[in-house]
Amino acid sequence: MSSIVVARILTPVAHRTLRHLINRKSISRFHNYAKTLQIVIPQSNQTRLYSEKKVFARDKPHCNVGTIGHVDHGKTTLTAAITKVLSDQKLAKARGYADIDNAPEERARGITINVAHIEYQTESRHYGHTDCPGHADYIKNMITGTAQMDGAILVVAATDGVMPQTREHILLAKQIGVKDIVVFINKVDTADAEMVELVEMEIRELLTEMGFDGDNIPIITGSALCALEGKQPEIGKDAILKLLAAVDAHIPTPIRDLDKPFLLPVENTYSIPGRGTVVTGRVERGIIKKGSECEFVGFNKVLKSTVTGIEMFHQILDEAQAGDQLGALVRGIKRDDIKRGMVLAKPGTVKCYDHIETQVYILNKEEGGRAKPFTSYIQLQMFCRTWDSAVQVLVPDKEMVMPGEDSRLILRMIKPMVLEQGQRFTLRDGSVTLGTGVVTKILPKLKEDQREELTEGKKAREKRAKAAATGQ
Ligand SMILES: Nc1nc2c(ncn2[C@@H]2O[C@H](COP(=O)(O)OP(=O)(O)OP(=O)(O)O)[C@@H](O)[C@H]2O)c(=O)[nH]1
Ligand SMILES: [Mg+2]
Repeated sequence: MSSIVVARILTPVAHRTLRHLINRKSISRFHNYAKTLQIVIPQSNQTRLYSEKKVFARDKPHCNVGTIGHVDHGKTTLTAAITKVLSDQKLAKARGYADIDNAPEERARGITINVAHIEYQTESRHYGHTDCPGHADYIKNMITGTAQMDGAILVVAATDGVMPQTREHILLAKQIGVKDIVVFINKVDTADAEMVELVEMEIRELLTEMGFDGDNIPIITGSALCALEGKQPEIGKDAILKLLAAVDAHIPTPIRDLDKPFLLPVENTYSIPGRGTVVTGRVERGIIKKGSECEFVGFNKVLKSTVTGIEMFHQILDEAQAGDQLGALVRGIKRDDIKRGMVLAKPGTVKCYDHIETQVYILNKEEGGRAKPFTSYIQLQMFCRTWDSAVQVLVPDKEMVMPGEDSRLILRMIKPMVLEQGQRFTLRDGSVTLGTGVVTKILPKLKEDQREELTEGKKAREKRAKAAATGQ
């Protein structure tokens, strides 16, 4: 009473799935002869055979968005409400508030992506959504989180209006290259119409001041809580649908760098028992195919490997493309060999550098930057892709750099990292964001004495300068 199904090569994913199916008695056994997989299914179960993981269907354009805005203005509630409203149309799986908010950053389920990323669809597009925490301490997460957005949903509570982090998040979004914003004025269930109108004016003004098209950016008013709780549809569900329509229309589907050699900045690494090492991150460019040879580059290391499996939103893929947030299973590499901050790239396409020329905008105090100017040899922290590293700054053209100024800076890195011309980064000094810049030129590798100077610090440098001055 059994029939034989012939499939293709037995991959580790298929192997695990088949074992699982044997345990469930959905199939009786399987064989792998000469790269051909035969599955024996009891007749009674033939209609029940299914793959444990659905194959990801790329039938709509994909777009990455996320919620930004001040603490407690309702970003997480709105995220939950969007999934609730769309789940009623079978376009999303409803995610509860606690499910989104308590998602531990480092929890791995199978080979999958960071669980803070949420998936949903509208009629026209497929979305990946990042819910950014509004608290000031999370600026670092905000920097990496927003970097993954093609457009942002700015949430402002009608009860509070524009607050410090509303400003800060818009500014950061602008600096890291998020061009399109749609605004949701939330909590209109507890604010009167006049107040909502004032808040709208305030937001348009602020967006214009920050260099966005404040007059034309769509602003939707509503209540995420009402939508989540299924109350007052005119400010609840209907407002969410209006917001999604605005997101569909106003945030363009990005043009991806599909033709370039693939590159994925590593966000997290996991060791999955029985499977191997999995790295997660967003594909920055190119197409990664299952079976592709790859290299991990960063921290002055290059490690060769092969991508043996790809997953996105708990579904398996044969290939992933720029913009996809995925988990990749890699062969022959231990978890401890790879670190967040390395990049997974096509062999021979990227290199580590320790000496670059950059153009940086230094924020002034009102923009959340530093109050005082700085001079050469200041040590700062550079944040780029998923890594950060200490750098020594040289100011080549002037004595000092004033807050609010644009300046050419030479950066010497403590650790050589993957860098490219045109790459954007952020400079921070302790807890203050100093500014954002772009790499304009790769400079020759640091010489031995320059490297010594970099690690020796200020005292040694002063001693050397003194010695040189006295001719000793
Ligand atoms: N009255 C009312 N309350 C709301 C609405 N949306 C959210 N809230 C409440 O506002 C509070 C904060 O909401 P969250 O969604 O956690 O806010 P958040 O922006 O994610 O906050 P952080 O992640 O801490 O920055 C919660 O108590 C929500 O229930 C709304 O439309 N109306
Ligand atoms: Mg939240």
